[in-house]
Amino acid sequence: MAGVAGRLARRWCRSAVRSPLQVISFPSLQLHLSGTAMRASQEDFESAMNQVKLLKKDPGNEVKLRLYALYKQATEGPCNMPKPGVFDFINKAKWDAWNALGSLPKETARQNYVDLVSSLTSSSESSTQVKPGADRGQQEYENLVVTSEDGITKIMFNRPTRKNAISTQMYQEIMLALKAASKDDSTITVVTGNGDYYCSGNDLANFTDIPPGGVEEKAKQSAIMLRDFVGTFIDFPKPLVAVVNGPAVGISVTILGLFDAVYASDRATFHTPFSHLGLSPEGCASYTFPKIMGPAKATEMLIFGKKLTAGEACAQGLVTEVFPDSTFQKEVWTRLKAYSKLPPNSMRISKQVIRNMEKEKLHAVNAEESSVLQERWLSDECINATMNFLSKKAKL
Ligand SMILES: CCCCCCCCCCC/C=C/C(=O)SCCNC(=O)CCNC(=O)[C@H](O)C(C)(C)COP(=O)(O)OP(=O)(O)OC[C@H]1O[C@@H](n2cnc3c(N)ncnc32)[C@H](O)[C@@H]1OP(=O)(O)O
Repeated sequence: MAGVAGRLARRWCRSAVRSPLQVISFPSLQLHLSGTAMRASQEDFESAMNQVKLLKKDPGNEVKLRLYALYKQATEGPCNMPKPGVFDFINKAKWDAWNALGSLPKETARQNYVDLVSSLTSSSESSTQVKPGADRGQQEYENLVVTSEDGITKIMFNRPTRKNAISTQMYQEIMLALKAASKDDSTITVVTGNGDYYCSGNDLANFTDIPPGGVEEKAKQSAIMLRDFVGTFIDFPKPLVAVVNGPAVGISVTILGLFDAVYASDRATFHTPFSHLGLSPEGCASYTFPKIMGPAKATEMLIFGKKLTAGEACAQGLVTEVFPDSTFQKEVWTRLKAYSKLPPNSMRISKQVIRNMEKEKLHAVNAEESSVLQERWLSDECINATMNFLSKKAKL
């Protein structure tokens, strides 16, 4: 076993050295470490528990449940309580929140607890311990442009020269931008892309950024990052709309099943070539796609990698409406501005009612898909497909 792992690690290292896209990016590594790999100490954790008591503003039930769940996971591990009865509302909600964390490691739960408290204290200005980036201004994202106007926060992928491929740093930035949007005073959040593409999915150069712990450690960290990333979409509390301005690939397609509306230009296409890449679905698509379009159509996309036109995606329920590219921006933004004037609490609550039926299931699917992918990333099928792309031998 060690021999196989060593061989794979050596192959990854060789490909990293050869690759024209090799990125050993220190800023991205730092961000990654501060987000997931760097562990909060017991002291950080205890200090965070004290800061919670000093919060000036009630963070609301959703956040309190998340804090409860992370605290239990960090101190006791996976949920070990019998499921309360359906009429025991409060304990059932607490149990659901804890149970949804699945087998999240204790250290990660501790880190997430500390991060969550840090974001709460920085937003209520009750602490000087502001986490770098947690309260970042609009211009500070390297790979996103985030603007807020007319009650709409727009998060725009901004790596047009790489077709808006999502680098490790960009995953972190998207999570931060969504967390900020969930707390700002906008009523609707929109995700879109800059340039001719909506997004070309995971940046395949992410595979070359191997940390000292080796490829297995990288796969483990990436699975945690992926689960957190998708979890942010599952938990997003406001109406979330995708404005798909051009072709969409991979994870940018799968997470569409977690949006509340998807508007597409007739230039957009929808492509999840997981088998071609030796991968398997993520973003809860293994659950949402069969539900949205029926199992047979989902199989064509998720297993056979069939690329859909915008019209086909609309006919199958993945897209809400398609617009001619020439009038796309004008028509969509006019409509969104009208929607943004609807009562925000009502929209939030309606979303909560719809989403809460599914949340537990979605988190469980997300955990399972991420753990399957952790293995897939180490497979020969995936390694060969990625190396072929990076060495310019293959494209989709
Ligand atoms: C050890 C474990 C590590 C795991 C880390 C993973 C972390 C989470 C993973 C979550 C799971 C996600 C899965 C997916 O999203 S699968 C889909 C992945 N995407 C692709 O395979 C797309 C690859 N790109 C292409 O096939 C083509 O570029 C494309 C069809 C999109 C466009 O072709 P076109 O000819 O129009 O344009 P170019 O190819 O010339 O593109 C311009 C430049 O942009 C670069 N590019 C584009 N897409 C990507 C990408 N996804 N990753 C990296 N780079 C990309 C392309 O190489 C060009 O670069 P150059 O100008 O330098 O040639």
